[in-house]
Amino acid sequence: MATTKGLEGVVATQSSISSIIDDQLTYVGYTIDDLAENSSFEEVVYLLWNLKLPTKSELDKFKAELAANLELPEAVINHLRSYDLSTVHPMAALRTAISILGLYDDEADVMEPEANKRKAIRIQAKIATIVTAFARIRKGKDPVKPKKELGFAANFLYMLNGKEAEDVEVEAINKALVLHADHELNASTFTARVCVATLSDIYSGVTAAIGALKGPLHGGANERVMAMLTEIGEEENAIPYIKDKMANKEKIMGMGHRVYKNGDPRAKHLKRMSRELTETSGQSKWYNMSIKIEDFVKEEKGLPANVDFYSASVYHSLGIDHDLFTPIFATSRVSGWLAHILEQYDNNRLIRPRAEYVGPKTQAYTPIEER
Ligand SMILES: CC(=O)SCCNC(=O)CCNC(=O)[C@H](O)C(C)(C)COP(=O)(O)OP(=O)(O)OC[C@H]1O[C@@H](n2cnc3c(N)ncnc32)[C@H](O)[C@@H]1OP(=O)(O)O
Ligand SMILES: O=C([O-])CC(=O)C(=O)O
Repeated sequence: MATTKGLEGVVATQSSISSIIDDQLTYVGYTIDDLAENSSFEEVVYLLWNLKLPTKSELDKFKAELAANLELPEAVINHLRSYDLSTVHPMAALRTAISILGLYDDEADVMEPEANKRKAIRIQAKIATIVTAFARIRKGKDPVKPKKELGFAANFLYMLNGKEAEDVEVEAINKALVLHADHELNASTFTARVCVATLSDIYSGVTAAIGALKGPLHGGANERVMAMLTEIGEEENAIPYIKDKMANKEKIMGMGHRVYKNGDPRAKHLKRMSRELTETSGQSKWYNMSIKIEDFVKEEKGLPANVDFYSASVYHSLGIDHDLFTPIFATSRVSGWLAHILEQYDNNRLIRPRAEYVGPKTQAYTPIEER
């Protein structure tokens, strides 16, 4: 049996949701560049779930449905209040809270396609409220009730900060959400598909996916990029710091990608946003430091910046806590997970690959007292 470490290059499913061909990312055939420049996040979620762009009235209805589902059951908020807030990482809180949310959904185990679509809307909406409610509760503040008239990105910032955000901030978060929404068969999406291919429920699929996204080799990298930049501190320390890391064979967070070898098409958008937002907030050093690192790692190792690299300085310049970076990724990527979960249910077969056994050959069993 031939094996491929990390399943590199293995085509494990067919999908109509997103594609990466020649370093170009498309959602249902629309380029990420067009979507990032023109779309609202809600429009992209509709596209991923329905495989077509919405008309104006379809989008208005969909936005209203999402807005109407933002509020959390009181029991879930009480659970968030019960964690040890000094130690719990928001991704762990989110993973647990989504699982708990399933306990309060009467349709959690109803497998009909229409019920699954209703659950998808509820999960997509409520994930934003879980992330922002947790962020406030741990600072001793009360969660903020969403405003139905605000769009998804604006509501996210409103629920996080307790006041309506400036247009430029809403546009930045909207664009970041669009850019992170789906990415073919990345590790968390694959996890979601494997989970629901057993015909387990949608909440289990999303909970499993959050667990996979949390890791530093995947979505957890964005928080670690900011930790690295903070440790570097000043622009002139950037290259010596990176040289040191490389000499110790340590990974540079936010660099490299399993599929993109010439550049991640999302990174240029985040790079531009990072330049603009760090400049207007008087924090250009984070951008300047980032470009130095990107150029150096590209030159020395041929590795491009990935989506997590510049998103770090973007979120930082918006004043967002560093450990909320990955939960924001999850707030967007849940749209992709849900699209893939619905697609998996629609044409399901159990996902069960094989392992090549490389352990000891058949051994004679020795009774415990003789070992
Ligand atoms: C949303 C996302 O998930 S995007 C990815 C986010 N993750 C990160 O930014 C973490 C840093 N990057 C990495 O760890 C990797 O590039 C991954 C996990 C993204 C891809 O991993 P793989 O495809 O398995 O590549 P792999 O780890 O085998 O790397 C190939 C070679 O490049 C090196 N390399 C890859 N990424 C990096 C990096 N960030 N820093 C230094 N060296 C690296 C490896 O050490 C390896 O070198 P070698 O052949 O001399 O041993
Ligand atoms: O596709 C991957 O392996 C990782 C990634 O960039 C993503 O999930 O957005």
